[in-house]
Amino acid sequence: MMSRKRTIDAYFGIPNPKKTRGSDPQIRDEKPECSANTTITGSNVIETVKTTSVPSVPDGDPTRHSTHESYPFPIPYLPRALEAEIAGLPARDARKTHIRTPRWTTVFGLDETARFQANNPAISGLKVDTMPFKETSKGKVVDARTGRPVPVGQPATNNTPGQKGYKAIPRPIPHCLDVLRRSAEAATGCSFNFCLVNYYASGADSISFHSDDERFLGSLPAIASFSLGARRDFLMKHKPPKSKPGESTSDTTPKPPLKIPLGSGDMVLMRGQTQANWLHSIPKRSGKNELDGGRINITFRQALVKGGTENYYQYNVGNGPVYKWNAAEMKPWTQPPSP
Ligand SMILES: O=C(O)CCC(=O)C(=O)O
Ligand SMILES: [Fe+2]
Repeated sequence: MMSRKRTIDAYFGIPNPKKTRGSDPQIRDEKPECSANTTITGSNVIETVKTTSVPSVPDGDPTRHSTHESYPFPIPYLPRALEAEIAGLPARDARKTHIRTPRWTTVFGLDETARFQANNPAISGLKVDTMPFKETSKGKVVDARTGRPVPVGQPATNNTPGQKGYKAIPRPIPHCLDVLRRSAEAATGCSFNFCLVNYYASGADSISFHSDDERFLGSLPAIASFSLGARRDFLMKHKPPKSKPGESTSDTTPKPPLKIPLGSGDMVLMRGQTQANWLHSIPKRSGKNELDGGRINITFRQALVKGGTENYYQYNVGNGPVYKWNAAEMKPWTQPPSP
């Protein structure tokens, strides 16, 4: 059994009654009028602004300059019920597959070529608890252009000519995350159709240096990344410059990574050339910080083609066992039978 300090509940549970407004930027019991259908605007920001400008790179090439922004987002004002729903998302345990960078992952959404059938009572307004996790969404995914049904959950060889389907079983973004998606779109002016969720149960969980530069996101992807729970460092370092044939790169001393501590409610927007030129990571925390508690990371992205949907479901859901947060720890979870 995990100690209370290690759990998400320690962050989303009863706040310390001694704290008063203004004394702590993360007080969670004070919410303005805000319901699931309210558009959350940036006016309720209570965290301090942290804008980090990315310095020019050593070679001075302006095309290698990239943009990311880190600024507060009013997650602290998300209704508590929605936080609980987000914390209760079924997730795949990525520990077994990413031993060096363990964390829990899950994903929702569909690329631009298709959409979930509108006004389908079976999928609209789904609560996370009734969300089909592995069950097929057959008949519920349609081509974005023609509106014709797109097959899901079957090998590509079974597709009829001219009707390219999915091996994956895409799932609509649950309501609680869709509220956040829409407010992220309003705040950034970007469009998002995918939501990836990472859960770092403690400081021992991490994600290693990588860039989200998959071709299915297009050449200049925008990624809005939200933090809930424990404060963790977000590190960014420049990709090594590509050397031209016969040229040595040994004289370029790597700079230390940029460190952006992300607290609960912060949003980082990465865009422009960021994925092309920079790597990012959440390193493990050691010593006393290892037990700082759980952190949920939610990223919104826009996948342009079917390959994005296949890739995201394969790597973030896969076919392994499914776990769900239950009071104090992740427990194996099975899909409730359909009514
Ligand atoms: O947890 C984070 O802040 C980063 C997650 C991330 O980089 C990813 O999911 O690609
Ligand atoms: Fe990433």
